Amino acid sequence: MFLAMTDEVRVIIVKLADRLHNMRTLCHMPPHKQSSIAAETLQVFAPLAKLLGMYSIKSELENLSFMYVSAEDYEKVTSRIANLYKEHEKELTEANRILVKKIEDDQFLDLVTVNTDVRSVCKETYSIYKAALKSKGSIDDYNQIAQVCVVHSSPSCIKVTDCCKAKTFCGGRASVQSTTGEATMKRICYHVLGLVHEIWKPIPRTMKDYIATPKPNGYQSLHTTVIPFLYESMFRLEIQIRTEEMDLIAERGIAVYYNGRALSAELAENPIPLSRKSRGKTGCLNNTDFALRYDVSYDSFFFQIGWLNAIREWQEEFVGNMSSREFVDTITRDLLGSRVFVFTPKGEIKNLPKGATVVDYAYLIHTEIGNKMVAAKVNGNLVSPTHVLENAEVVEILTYNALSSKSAFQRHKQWLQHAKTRSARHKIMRFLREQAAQCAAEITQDRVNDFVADSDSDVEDLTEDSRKSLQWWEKILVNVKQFQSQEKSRNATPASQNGSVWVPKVNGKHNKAVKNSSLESPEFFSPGDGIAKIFPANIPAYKEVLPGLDSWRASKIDSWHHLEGHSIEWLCVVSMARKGIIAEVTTVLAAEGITVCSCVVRASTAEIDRERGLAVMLFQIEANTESLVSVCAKVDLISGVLGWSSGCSWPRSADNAQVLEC
Ligand SMILES: Nc1nc2c(ncn2[C@@H]2O[C@H](COP(=O)(O)OP(=O)(O)O)[C@@H](OP(=O)(O)OP(=O)(O)O)[C@H]2O)c(=O)[nH]1
Repeated sequence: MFLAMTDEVRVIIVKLADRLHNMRTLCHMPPHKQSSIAAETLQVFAPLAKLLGMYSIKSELENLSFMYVSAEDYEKVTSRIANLYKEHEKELTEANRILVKKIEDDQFLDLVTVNTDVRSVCKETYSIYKAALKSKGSIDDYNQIAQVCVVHSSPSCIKVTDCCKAKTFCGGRASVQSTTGEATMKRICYHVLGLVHEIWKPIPRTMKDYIATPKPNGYQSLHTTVIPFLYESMFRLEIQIRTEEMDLIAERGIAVYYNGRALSAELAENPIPLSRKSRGKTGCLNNTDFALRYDVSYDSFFFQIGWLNAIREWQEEFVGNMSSREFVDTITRDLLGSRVFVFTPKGEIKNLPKGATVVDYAYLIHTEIGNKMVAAKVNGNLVSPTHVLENAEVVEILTYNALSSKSAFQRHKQWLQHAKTRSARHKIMRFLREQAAQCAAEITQDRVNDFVADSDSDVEDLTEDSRKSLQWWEKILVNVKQFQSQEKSRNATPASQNGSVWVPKVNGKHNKAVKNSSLESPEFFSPGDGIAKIFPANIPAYKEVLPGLDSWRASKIDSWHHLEGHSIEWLCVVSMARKGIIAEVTTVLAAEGITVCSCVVRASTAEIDRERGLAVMLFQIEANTESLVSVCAKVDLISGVLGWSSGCSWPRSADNAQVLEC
């Protein structure tokens, strides 16, 4: 059913109608069937109707299912509602009268000649039961059962049914007319809200504006909750204000857009081209085509398309990889469970299952965004990728193209446990598998140790420590030389002596600069500016946003040489410029027992990189190989760190004034 509905939404409307009929006649089934069908209805069909905005069907399905699934609770709730209604009937009628009078007396409403219908309704049985469960109190303590719905219509405004027809057949012209009407009608809603608040004070934080921010199912309305007779009783009243058009959508949801007869007649005349995913079926309606072709500009329709596309994407990615059970679980939990709504930086609304983190969000936006994510901002502040999303947060994902596979692997391995949606976890798992394969060719700690163990260089004039690090770096250099000459002679994929393919990497990344620079080039070993580049940190984006990084680093190292007069080990970390990041990096260094002798920080802020703001931390350190390797792996995992490089340099006074960088 889920797969079919991405090609044709009307499948689901028919299915829901069919289920509603089954539920209405469920009393004819044996008791064991009654409870299993009712449970399935509560788990799948009612949430689906809610998702599609078909609230009248959703409420009836829920109430009927509730009756079969939990007859005792159903009895309790209905009798509590009856008692409360008796108790508060007079207050409800009086509140209704006061509101109607206020609306009738209002000059502005009189001027715009709107018809206003004020109706009191009782909240749905199952909704009250859920609310009581959520508040963890007993149903006997629950007393918010009444809603007042203020719906206004303008005789001059095109009604929604006409409007849909007009849009279906006439396209743009009708749409322009209705949009003008819609804007005025929306303003009237806000005006009525003002009137309500003039009479009664709203309870703080109960005001909701689903007109400015419609629900994903297209629901639009203004909500406020008040206590009309505060000094006499604590009777709470929820007031909903909307236009007639919004009211129709509130009741029927997506079904409003599917005028069966109109559509099939239109389809027969002008068959819509099949969608890419329709797999050879004929007569399928592609939702996007529909929206574009008929200029259906309703926000809700696009919302619906959003999640239909999500199912479609899952279908493409996961059918075949997931068992049917997993697929159904994914849909029922990720799609039909409680949701949070967040904004993209461009103001688009995205909705995710409650409890979702920024990792889930990144993968929802696009798989590549998730794979390249290095940090995230919520409401403009950098947050940890484990941040759990809250309603109305603005979420921005910061990506970085030049992450090493090793670094990406480590980050995503950590993030896996913070991805709450099955779809994000699935994508991360796949990414990890790819990265693990690529990581296999990187310089590992063992390789570095091998170089040290095999070292036979003899440097007399250096201290013991300096000699060790010099040996270490020289070994890497020798290895690179070998690689370079092998590459030269072969001009093909390099191989190590034992025949296995080995491509040196910088920060776990294949380094184009190694390929392009020649070891014999004159500047390579000449002291020059005191720099001999072996592995330039070839991360182009640094160069774009942090121009002169190399010379800045060289000059800092040079100044340390002036002070110290001996070889220097350094670690350079490039990161997003965020509060607290230096503390986090130095904590990691301290935890590994690495001594920081000096530290300089350079931040690129507004003038260089208005969007992101980068920081570079250069540490003069004292570290042994093991702890340096370990610290680099940990630094990689710090939120906002984009990469690191480390090296050893010895002063100009030594014959070969050099910096070796890895
Ligand atoms: N037609 C329609 N009405 C909506 C929709 N969302 C909310 N409502 C109405 O608004 C009421 C309050 O919803 P909210 O203001 O979002 O408050 P909440 O956080 O308590 O859910 C709902 O009552 P409730 O008792 O919470 O109902 P329910 O959400 O349990 O069904 C329901 O009557 C929607 O998408 N379509």
